[in-house]
Amino acid sequence: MNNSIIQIQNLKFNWDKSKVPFIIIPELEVLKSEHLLIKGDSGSGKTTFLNLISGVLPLSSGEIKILGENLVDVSSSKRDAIRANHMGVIFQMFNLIPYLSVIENVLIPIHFSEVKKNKIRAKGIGPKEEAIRLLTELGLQQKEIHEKKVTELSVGQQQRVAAARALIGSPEIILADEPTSALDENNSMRFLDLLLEECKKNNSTLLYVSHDSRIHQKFQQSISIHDFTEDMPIAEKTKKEAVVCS
Ligand SMILES: Nc1ncnc2c1ncn2[C@@H]1O[C@H](COP(=O)(O)OP(=O)(O)OP(=O)(O)O)[C@@H](O)[C@H]1O
Repeated sequence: MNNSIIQIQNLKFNWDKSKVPFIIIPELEVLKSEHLLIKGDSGSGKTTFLNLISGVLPLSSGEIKILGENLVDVSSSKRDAIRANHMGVIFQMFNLIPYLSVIENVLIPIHFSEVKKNKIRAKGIGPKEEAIRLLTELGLQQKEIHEKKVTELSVGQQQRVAAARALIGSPEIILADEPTSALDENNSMRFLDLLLEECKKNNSTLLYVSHDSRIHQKFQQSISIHDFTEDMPIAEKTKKEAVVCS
């Protein structure tokens, strides 16, 4: 059985196509259940890279295959469907809907994906039950919290809601963009451990952006996305290609 979830070949990207690409990934394969750490300085292109993987941004050069489907060959609506059915995203600023309750926020992806809805049905439970199960696993078990507006929660609680929303419907891929940047060290570590545990239970592949090099040992693979400066000689630029280490 092919365990490949993400395959990248010759990926190069710059917003301005006439300029030297700032993301260069010659080759990268991420397998089912694998956890990939994405490092790099601020502004180096980590969020841009996740947006290419999720199909929010179209590729200008190279290819990205998600579950065998080449994003270059498919329409933008098909890319949206791949994202809705097979991915869960935790954004840097969480992107929760402020006027909705905690449960309603967690259930949002279910409204956009029959695939996710069916995966929950296959467990013999309903979406709300699954949302409560996930919130409980992530440490938000108090019933009164579930009905609160997300704006009434602490940052750490909001982050757990964002994680539950990404995990609902057991997507094959979880993309997490520096989800702990607003948390202290202890809470960041606790959150990462909870997320890794949930991904393991679902056999989800995790792509996790972080500045924190101390968490390196928790991941099977890591890539560094480097910042390229305009005046750097070309030889330096090729040396600084994204480094893939196992
Ligand atoms: N929509 C856009 N149009 C043009 N340039 C953009 C756009 N979004 C980001 N950029 C530029 O692309 C580069 C990479 O940005 P990106 O947000 O991917 O970096 P990052 O590594 O995620 O940074 P941080 O760690 O600070 O979140 C930056 O130079 C940024 O200014």
